[in-house]
Amino acid sequence: MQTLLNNRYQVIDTLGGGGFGETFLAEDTQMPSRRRCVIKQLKPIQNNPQVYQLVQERFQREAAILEDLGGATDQIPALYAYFQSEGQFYVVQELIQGQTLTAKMQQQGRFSESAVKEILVNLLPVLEYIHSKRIIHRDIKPDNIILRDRDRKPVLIDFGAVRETMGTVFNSQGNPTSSIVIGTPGYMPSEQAMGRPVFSSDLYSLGMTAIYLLTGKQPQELETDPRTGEIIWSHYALNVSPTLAGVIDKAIAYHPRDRFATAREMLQALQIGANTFPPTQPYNPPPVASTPPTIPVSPGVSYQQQTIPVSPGGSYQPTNPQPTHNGQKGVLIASLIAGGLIVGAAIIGFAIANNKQPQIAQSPQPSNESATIRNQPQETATPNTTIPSPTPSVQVSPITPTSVERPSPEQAIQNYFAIINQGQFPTSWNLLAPSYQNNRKLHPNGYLSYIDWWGNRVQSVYVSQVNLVQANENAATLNTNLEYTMKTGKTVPAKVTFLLLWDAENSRWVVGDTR
Ligand SMILES: Nc1ncnc2c1ncn2[C@@H]1O[C@H](COP(=O)(O)OP(=O)(O)OP(=O)(O)O)[C@@H](O)[C@H]1O
Repeated sequence: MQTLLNNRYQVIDTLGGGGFGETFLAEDTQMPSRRRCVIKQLKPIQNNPQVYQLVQERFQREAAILEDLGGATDQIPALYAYFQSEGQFYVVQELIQGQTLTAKMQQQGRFSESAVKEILVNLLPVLEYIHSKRIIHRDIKPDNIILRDRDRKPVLIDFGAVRETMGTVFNSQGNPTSSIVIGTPGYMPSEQAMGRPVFSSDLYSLGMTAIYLLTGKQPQELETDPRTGEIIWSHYALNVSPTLAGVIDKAIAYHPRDRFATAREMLQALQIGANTFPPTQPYNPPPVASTPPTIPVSPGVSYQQQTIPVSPGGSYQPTNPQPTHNGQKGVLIASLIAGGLIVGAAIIGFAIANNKQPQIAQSPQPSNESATIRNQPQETATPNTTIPSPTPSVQVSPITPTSVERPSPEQAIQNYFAIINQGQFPTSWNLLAPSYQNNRKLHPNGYLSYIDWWGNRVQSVYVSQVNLVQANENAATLNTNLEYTMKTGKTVPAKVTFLLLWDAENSRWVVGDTR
């Protein structure tokens, strides 16, 4: 390859490429040793002269951060230079000689408990340091950790911050209006997918990375308890000590408040032992026979975990959240992709749960995520309007109520998708309100359209987030984040708002509408 970048860096090879540009292996022709380096090319998504200046300023600030970080610890590549050329931005970094954890796994198979512990113990101080600088890495995963040849130390590459700058959309006044979320599905927690990463989002990603190392399973291959959202993994790693399993479980807790508050806390828990911290979930290897229905979230094939922009998000500095218009405009790349699918996919019905959920909540359950959602336009029909009486023509639901208590609307959503994932399409179809079944836009051929989507196109669907927006005794509105795994192997995120109607006759929630 003959390319000479910035009149100085001789490109030797292309190492990879993602949505924001390519990564090259290059030689520095202006160093006596012709030192080898890695050059990351970054392309802003809004490529017009008005925003160029703004992106440029942010790029310079981000480069300064990378310089700072890389200079403080040798477990982050040193920044050698940064430059702009032909409207694109480049950072020149230290080449780390070694193997990514993904490559190592492919070569040697699963890691031992002690090897995983060593990686965690060596990485957590690095995370503690970057968090002390108020920076969240946001893309910790096996591909972004290199085990350095010279000392076997893990090195953290590929900070999400700079890529987020490239994914920021500015309005005509030059204010950032939204930004693509950086992260990798499966490795990033739900609050990050909603554009609200916190420091413990990195701990979650590190926990998921540890699970991959111990089990050899990518997150999408693991099952989730639909009642608790808990990821079920430890039966794939039976020799793991309760201490390490407990630390990991706490790191990957669904809600940030249940995780370790800091990297240091997690490190201490690892070093001292499980008894010194209150585990979020007591560590119990999951029972095999009596587990609740689980949602298969993967077709079980191996595929690359790619960093993808999944939704608009805020600043990478948690103290400086972005304006909350992020669901409304901007790049919304994934949302647009998903939007096309929603038309086909918004065919949703709900089963009553055989569960002990409390009475339906009378008011929204606020959370960081739902705060974001509340800033989005509320187009949902007022639940007090006339509600069609949902009496499905055929009763085939195998899930019959055994309790007089109502299932929560959130639980009903999870259960519905569990049924879909089990391939019980007649059942799920009969959990739609008749008016919704008869929606010819969504189901031009009725049930045939329904099974064409769920049976022929979608492999599985994973509910990563359910937020109750409003509810009364007749209806509930919920915002959900879904992730479709298509038969093609692609994963596609989508945000869907549901109107559930209470079917008093059959004591269950059914779907009245989706958007
Ligand atoms: N500083 C570095 N030293 C050594 N190898 C690196 C360095 N930075 C990146 N690489 C390697 O270069 C390859 C491409 O990196 P890149 O970050 O572009 O990954 P990608 O998977 O192509 O993109 P993305 O992570 O953005 O989806 C990866 O194999 C990565 O391990």
